[in-house]
Amino acid sequence: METQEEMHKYTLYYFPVRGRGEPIRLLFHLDNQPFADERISLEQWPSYKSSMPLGQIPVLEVDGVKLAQSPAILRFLGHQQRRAGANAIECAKLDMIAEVVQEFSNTEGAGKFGRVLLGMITADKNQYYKEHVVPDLEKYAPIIEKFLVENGNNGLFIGDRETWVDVFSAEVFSKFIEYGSPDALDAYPHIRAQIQRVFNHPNIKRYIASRPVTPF
Ligand SMILES: N[C@@H](CCC(=O)N[C@@H](CS)C(=O)NCC(=O)O)C(=O)O
Repeated sequence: METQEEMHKYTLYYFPVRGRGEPIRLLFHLDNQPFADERISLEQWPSYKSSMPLGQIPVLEVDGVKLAQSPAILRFLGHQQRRAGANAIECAKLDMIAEVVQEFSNTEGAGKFGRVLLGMITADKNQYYKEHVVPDLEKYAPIIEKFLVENGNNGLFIGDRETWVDVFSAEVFSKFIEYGSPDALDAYPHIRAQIQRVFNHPNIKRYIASRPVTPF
């Protein structure tokens, strides 16, 4: 993807889960962009923590520079891989949508569903989904659906090529169909189309087929 003079060495540090790291992994794989996928176990984490800019992961190390905050990492790679907007206004619109996806990821209900599934929060999965995830989905999914409708019927936020925000959104929302309820997004056909589009991309399919076990 990158030309010779801008070839970078990338290392992604994250836990061996999908969480906030998987959109970054997917974006690399979308363009067959080589990177080291460093999966840090909970036991190893304390020895890494103080070396990370914000004491948290995901962190992307680019030629020795460590970047934190998953949307900032995704945006950077979006530009590197020509998967950003075509001009400043398109980039700003994508940023706006990415902020919505990130806000959804940070909610008290849907944002913590992963911790319920991973056993870090003790709760009945189905009850938690109905009582705490569905209300957040009902708040945020219509906003995402509206942005997709505005761009037509191709399952993309802007233009006719997948951007970093399409990958981000598809990964975040797809997990509620996979782990919450198969009908989670039936009311949002354009989000479903976006998920289909991203996950049917041959490079993404190839990665998922060989992906190590990576829970929520
Ligand atoms: N806003 C950050 C949040 C990062 C974050 O919450 N990371 C968690 C895992 S998903 C973490 O590093 N937890 C371990 C710790 O805080 O020690 C992002 O989107 O990257």
